Amino acid sequence: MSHPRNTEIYFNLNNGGRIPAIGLGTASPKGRYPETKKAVKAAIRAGYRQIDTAWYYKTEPYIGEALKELFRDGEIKREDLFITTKVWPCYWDDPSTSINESLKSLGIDYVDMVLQHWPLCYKKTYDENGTIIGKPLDKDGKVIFAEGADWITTYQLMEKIYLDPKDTRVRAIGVSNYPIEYLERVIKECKVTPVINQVELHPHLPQLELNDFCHKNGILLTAYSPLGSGGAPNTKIPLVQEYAKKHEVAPADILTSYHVRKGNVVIPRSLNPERVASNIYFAPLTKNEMKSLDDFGVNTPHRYIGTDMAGVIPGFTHGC
Ligand SMILES: NC(=O)C1=CN([C@@H]2O[C@H](COP(=O)(O)OP(=O)(O)OC[C@H]3O[C@@H](n4cnc5c(N)ncnc54)[C@H](OP(=O)(O)O)[C@@H]3O)[C@@H](O)[C@H]2O)C=CC1
Ligand SMILES: O=C1O[C@H](CO)[C@@H](O)[C@@H]1O
Repeated sequence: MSHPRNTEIYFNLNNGGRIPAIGLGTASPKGRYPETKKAVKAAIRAGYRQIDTAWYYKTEPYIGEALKELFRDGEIKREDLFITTKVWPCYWDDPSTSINESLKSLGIDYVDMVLQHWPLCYKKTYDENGTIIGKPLDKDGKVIFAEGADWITTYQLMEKIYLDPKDTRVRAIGVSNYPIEYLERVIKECKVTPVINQVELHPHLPQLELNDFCHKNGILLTAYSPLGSGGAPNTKIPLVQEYAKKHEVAPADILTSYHVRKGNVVIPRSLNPERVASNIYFAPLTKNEMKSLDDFGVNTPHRYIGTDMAGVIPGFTHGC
C-alpha cells in the first residue's frame, strides 16, 4: 500500500506562520550525543523539515555540524527548515543568553520557534569552571528553585524579544509542559498567545481536556515522547499493533499519525537512520480508531517523562 507522508503535511500557527506536522526529536541519550548529527542528516534526506531541540539536550552542536554540511552541499536551504529550541529553567530570567547559546551551537542566526521548556525557575548555580548548571541539586538530590521567582517572567522576556522589531533571533514563541491553568494565566497577562504547547502526548496520556482548551484558543499541541520514550514501549500496545497491521504501517506510524490526525505536531526521536527514514508514514485512522486510542489512555494513564515535576506544577498530573 502506498501511504502519504507526515513530512508533506503542515499546520498553520496563530502568528501567520506554519509548522511541519512531523519533526525529529533530538533529546539523545547521554553518551550518544554525537550520533545526533547522522540522525539529522538522515531526517532531512527522508523529507523531515522540522528539528526539535533544546539548550538542555547538549545535542545542538551536532545538529549544527549536520546543518553546516547540508547547507554547504546544497541539500537543503535554511529557509526550508523549521528549527525549534527551548529555554531551560536555569535561564528563567535570561532567555536571551539561552537563545544566543543555542544559535551559536546550531550555527544559525534565527530559530523558527523558541519554547519555555518548563514553567519552573531554578536557582542560578555554576560549576568550578563557571559553567551554568542545568539542574542544580542540594545535598539531598532535590532541585534548588529560585526563591520568589515567577515562572511567567520567562515567557514575558521571550515575548519582549519576539515583539522587538530590531531583534530577529526568534520567529515564534511558545511553551512546553504547561497545564491549562498556566495557559489561562499567560493568555490573560501576556500580549502574545503561545503558538504551541509542547507536552507529553500518546495513547497512554491523551490529555483530552488540554487538547480541547488549546485548540479553542488557537494553540497547537506538539506531542513529545510519542513512542513512550527510551525503548519505544508504546509500540507494544496491542491496539497500536492491531491498527498497524490493518493500515499496513509500522506501530510507530500509528503513534505519530494519531497526533497528526488531530491537527497536532509530533516529534519522534531515533538515532537509527533507517528508523528515522521510516517513521514518516501517515495512517488514515478512522474516527472510531481515534476514539479507541483516546479511550485507552483515559483508562490507563501513564506519564513517562517529568514525573518528578508533577509535585511542583499544579495541574501537571496524569492530565487525562
Ligand atoms: N518539552 C519537553 O519537556 C520534552 C521534549 N521532548 C522532545 O520529544 C522528542 C521525542 O521524545 P523522546 O522522549 O525522545 O522519545 P520517543 O517517544 O520519540 O522515543 C524514542 C525511542 O524510540 C525508539 N524508536 C524510534 N523509532 C522507532 C521505531 N520505528 N521502532 C521502534 N523503536 C523506535 C528510539 O530508539 P532508536 O534511537 O534506537 O531508534 C528511542 O529509544 C525528544 O527527542 C525531544 O525532542 C522529549 C521529552 C520532554
Ligand atoms: O525535554 C526534555 O528531555 C528530558 C528527558 O529526555 C526532559 O527532562 C526534558 O523535559
